[in-house]
Amino acid sequence: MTGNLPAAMRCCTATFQRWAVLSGGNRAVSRASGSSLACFSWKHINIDTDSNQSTFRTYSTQLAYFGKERAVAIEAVECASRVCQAVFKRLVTEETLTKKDKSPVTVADFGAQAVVNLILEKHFPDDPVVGEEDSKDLQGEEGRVLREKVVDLVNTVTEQPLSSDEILRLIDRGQYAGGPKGSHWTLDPIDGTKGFLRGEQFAVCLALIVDGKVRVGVLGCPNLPYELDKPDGERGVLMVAVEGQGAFQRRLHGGGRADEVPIHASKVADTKDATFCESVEAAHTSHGDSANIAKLLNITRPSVRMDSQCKYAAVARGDADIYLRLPQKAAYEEKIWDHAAGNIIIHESGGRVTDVNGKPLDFSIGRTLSANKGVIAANANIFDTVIDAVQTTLAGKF
Ligand SMILES: Nc1ncnc2c1ncn2[C@@H]1O[C@H](COP(=O)(O)OS(=O)(=O)O)[C@@H](OP(=O)(O)O)[C@H]1O
Ligand SMILES: [Mg+2]
Ligand SMILES: [Mg+2]
Ligand SMILES: [Mg+2]
Repeated sequence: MTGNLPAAMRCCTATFQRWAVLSGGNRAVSRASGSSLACFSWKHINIDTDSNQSTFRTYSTQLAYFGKERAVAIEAVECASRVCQAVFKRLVTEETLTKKDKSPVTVADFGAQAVVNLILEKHFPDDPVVGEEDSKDLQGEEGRVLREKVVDLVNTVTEQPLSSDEILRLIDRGQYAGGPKGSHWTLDPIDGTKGFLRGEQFAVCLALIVDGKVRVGVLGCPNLPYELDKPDGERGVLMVAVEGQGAFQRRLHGGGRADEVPIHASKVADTKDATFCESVEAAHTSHGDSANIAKLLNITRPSVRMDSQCKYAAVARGDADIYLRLPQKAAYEEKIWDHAAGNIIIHESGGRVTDVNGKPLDFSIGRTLSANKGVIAANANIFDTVIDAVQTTLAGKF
């Protein structure tokens, strides 16, 4: 859970007033204070960083590794979550649902990507973004109706109105190719689009990748119950993890850093006591293969089907013990934005994640996880047993 960081880096104080030492080329070193962006004053200080991009430095015991990135990512995810929630309230109606009209989620997708990219650009102008969406469907006369809706939506949350060209440019900041060197963000403005439309689980997902590894991950889960055993109680969870610092949950739009509590994957040691979760959509995971794996593992509880990276959130806080994402088609390449934030949150909660062959997910290749097939996440106690059952069931198919 604490990764390979020096001990001094693991003992960050609970207060949020610390030095952020950033790796990755010419990233600046900044000082963050406060608990929401509105009360931050960023002071850029030139510190001679090593040319070796993966070198971390300790300046004091108040050091926070990726402190500014963490705060900005939370701010961006909260803001985008508000945009999505506003769209749901305003545009998702009985009528759109019965007509299977996907336009509300499309408006929210573009709006959320523009808002996150606006905030990232303000604080990290040199960081590229690998985002799911692009502005193609918003261009020209054909895209006019949708474009106007997106522009109206985005301008409800900006300080000053932005032009439609500016908003399209912000959306297209997500076109970066990714790769093994330097820093980039990856964004899924709404993961679980179908869950969003049903009023069920969806997530705003943002992660920072430096030198091919996920270092910071934030999941905004507006419809996730804050406590598992109170499904009809308070909803809205934000999960955050930074490499080597553990994983935390707090209320989405809640009390800030003071509200954070550490989360841990479950300790279930016998798979017969395990609960697993998987996609609702049969096209995204093989429900037949997962039923066979469950039999091999003596799992008798029904699977929990849930959209989006909320499945990672469920395993990270011990609501479920296993997440199975089993390829339906060998040709499908998982996208980095569908897994980056969830991946670090699982690792930092003490769980493990690999593909179906037990290989770590490789975020260094580009926009997709082209070296991997499927995803398996589980608590560390049962992980190897789960992978054995997956391998037996899939019999080398992938
Ligand atoms: N064939 C196939 N196999 C695997 N995954 C696929 C496939 N097709 C699409 N996708 C991606 O699945 C993302 C949603 O995954 P979920 O686990 O939330 O699925 S589901 O919503 O329960 O159906 C979904 O993300 P969003 O588009 O952000 O919702 C897609 O990127
Ligand atoms: Mg997605
Ligand atoms: Mg999406
Ligand atoms: Mg999509």
